[in-house]
Amino acid sequence: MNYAIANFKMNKTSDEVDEYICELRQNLKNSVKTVICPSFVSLERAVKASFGSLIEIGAQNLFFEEKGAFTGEISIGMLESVGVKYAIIGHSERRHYFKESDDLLFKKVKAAANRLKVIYCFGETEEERDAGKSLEVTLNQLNLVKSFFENIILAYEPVWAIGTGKTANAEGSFALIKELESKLGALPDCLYGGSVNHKNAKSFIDAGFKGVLVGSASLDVKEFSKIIENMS
Ligand SMILES: O=C(CO)COP(=O)(O)O
Repeated sequence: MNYAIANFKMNKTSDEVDEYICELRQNLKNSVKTVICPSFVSLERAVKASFGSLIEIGAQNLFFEEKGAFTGEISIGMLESVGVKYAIIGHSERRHYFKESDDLLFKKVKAAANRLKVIYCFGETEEERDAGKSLEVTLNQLNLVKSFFENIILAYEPVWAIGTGKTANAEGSFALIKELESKLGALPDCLYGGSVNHKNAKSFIDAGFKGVLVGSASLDVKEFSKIIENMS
């Protein structure tokens, strides 16, 4: 089944997330797995608001330790305790703004892979693409988590396409996934992310991606509903 995953990033209050989920519940498709990833403070209410619907709730981040002196961090157990089922790990904004290293990402994926459905993000920057390094960079990013392939899903998010309106070419992007597969063997389900909207979502499914990870266009419930509609 294809996925439509909304990454709200640092947007929406808990009231706004509640309202959003109430409206989205009316517009779901059985054939599309729908996951909403609001901020940490909205997770518990989001789980309640989605109860009895096909919507599942994901976190945008987590920490690998179970408890202890890690001020400001959130553990997997805490996420499980409020009914969270998914977690995004390795988003380029975490890698870039918060300097998340390969070592840290490995620890996070290792800790979470058996407990939550991990959405592991990877993708090259514009500079890396222009230097012809897309394959090398993404291969390294995937090699890091290869031992967890059975328990995770992937999201290819070329960094230059995130929040820029510059969507990557669907066929070209999937050709990269095929190249990665020829090096690594079968890959887990792979989604596409980066300036997805209701007009281009279907092209990524048609190219072979198993769904979309949507930022800005997911913030408007009508637009996200159209994305789901157009994918199915
Ligand atoms: O980062 C993204 C999803 O995780 C994509 O963001 P945009 O859809 O805003 O480009």
